[in-house]
Amino acid sequence: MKITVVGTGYVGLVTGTCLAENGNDVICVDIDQKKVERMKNGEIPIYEPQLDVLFDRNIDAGRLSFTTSLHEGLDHGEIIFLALPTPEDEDGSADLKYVLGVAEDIGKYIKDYKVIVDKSTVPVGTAEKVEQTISKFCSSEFDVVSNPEFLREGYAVEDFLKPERIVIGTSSKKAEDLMHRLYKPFVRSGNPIIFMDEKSAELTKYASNSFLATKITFMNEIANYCQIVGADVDKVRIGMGTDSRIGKRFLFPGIGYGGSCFPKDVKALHKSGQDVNHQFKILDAVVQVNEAQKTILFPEMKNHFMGDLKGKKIGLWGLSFKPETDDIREAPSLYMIDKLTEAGAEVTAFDPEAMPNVKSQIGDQISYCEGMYEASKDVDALLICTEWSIFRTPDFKKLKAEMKSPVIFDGRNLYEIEEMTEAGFRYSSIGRKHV
Ligand SMILES: NC(=O)C1=CN([C@@H]2O[C@H](COP(=O)(O)OP(=O)(O)OC[C@H]3O[C@@H](n4cnc5c(N)ncnc54)[C@H](O)[C@@H]3O)[C@@H](O)[C@H]2O)C=CC1
Ligand SMILES: O=C(O)[C@H]1O[C@H](OP(=O)(O)OP(=O)(O)OC[C@H]2O[C@@H](n3ccc(=O)[nH]c3=O)[C@H](O)[C@@H]2O)[C@H](O)[C@@H](O)[C@@H]1O
Repeated sequence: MKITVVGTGYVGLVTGTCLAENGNDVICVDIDQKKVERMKNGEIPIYEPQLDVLFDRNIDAGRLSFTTSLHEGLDHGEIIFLALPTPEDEDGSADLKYVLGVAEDIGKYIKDYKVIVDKSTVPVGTAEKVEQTISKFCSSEFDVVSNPEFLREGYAVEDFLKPERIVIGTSSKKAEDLMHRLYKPFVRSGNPIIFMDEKSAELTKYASNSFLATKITFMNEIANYCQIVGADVDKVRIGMGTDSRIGKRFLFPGIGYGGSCFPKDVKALHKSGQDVNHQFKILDAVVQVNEAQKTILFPEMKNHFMGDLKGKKIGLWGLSFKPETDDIREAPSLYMIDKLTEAGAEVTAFDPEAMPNVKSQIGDQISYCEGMYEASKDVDALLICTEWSIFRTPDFKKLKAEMKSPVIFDGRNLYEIEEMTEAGFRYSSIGRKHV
């Protein structure tokens, strides 16, 4: 099938590449000229495991191409995916200017039947708004479909090629048939394509992200309570997670959720509720608890240094908001960096993928190291913000010998407490009993 993807960020690039991998003829449109030039030269603009291989293969096969021209894109595809940003507006709502701006251009340009597919995360009622916007300018036949994306960064290719479910919101039989034809090959495993109305599809996405953010936040509160009463959150997590009604996943406590979506989506759903006089009290609490969680280790670090971090050298392992991505949007590491440097500490950091992004955002506020041991050399304490695999099994002897003092603050509960005590570290983590 002929497909156009407008917006070549994370979601657009994965969508375009994976649809091409499945034999479709895909054009990706982006207004960022530099990015399009890079992609035309075969350079992939994001780090995402496996995506580079598919990206190269499909460009070489002539199934995946790039342009800055929306008109070229609209001429090409019978299905037009919108994978545009929906950032947080000042009042917490999702800013729809990109989606509705492109809808207006589509309305002015299309001449024959197109299915416009909203893949961005958008509030309930957006499909209707997109339809009205296009209709204002257009006399040609078209349908608008809501098709929220559930991929996780770091596992995006697997999530797209073998989805647990695909949600399609549409009231048009013609669009439903086309979407079914497009996605059928991706659900060979027997997982469902779930058809519903547009509003329910839009809400399914916000409800899913907000539920997951709530699940994590609940565990963070349990962890903080464990710390006070001397229970061990890891034991509690396993005890809870083995109940299949609760499930093992997304119960890991830490220094808060981050990323490009949970923070903004929770706030957007909360605001959408407020707009119709429905108070999502639970989401209000989730936002507040998560904000506090991002810096929960700071007071402990300060205490350790008797209230004075000035001149202390702190090693930092992990900058991305989670492992297997170079994405630093709303990363807890950035909140900790601000706190530490404000208090006069010097931070030496290492991350396998995210350092260029951090450098372009905060410059020389911290020092960047070639490897993990360089970042922990001669430091007064080590802070762990992201659970990259390479941080899970360090050479503790080497680490201890090279640090100025063997003190670790672990925001991701990577190590066994007994092992750390035996190895001679003063070790602090989230919601576990420390001896
Ligand atoms: N990042 C993720 O893991 C996921 C994101 N989403 C949702 O998908 C949507 C897109 O997210 P990302 O891909 O992360 O965004 P992004 O910010 O990484 O990329 C958006 C792209 O759109 C381009 N763009 C902006 N205006 C344009 C225009 N008028 N014409 C053409 N291109 C334009 C930008 O240059 C950029 O390349 C958001 O609504 C997000 O909430 C949903 C699931 C997962
Ligand atoms: O809408 C989106 O953008 C996507 O948001 C999340 O995906 P993502 O942000 O890539 O990352 P997750 O793996 O969900 O992690 C989000 C945050 O929660 C944290 N987390 C996750 C799980 C956990 O048990 N504990 C925990 O603190 C992670 O460290 C990370 O900061 C959802 O998992 C995807 O389904 C969704 O499509």
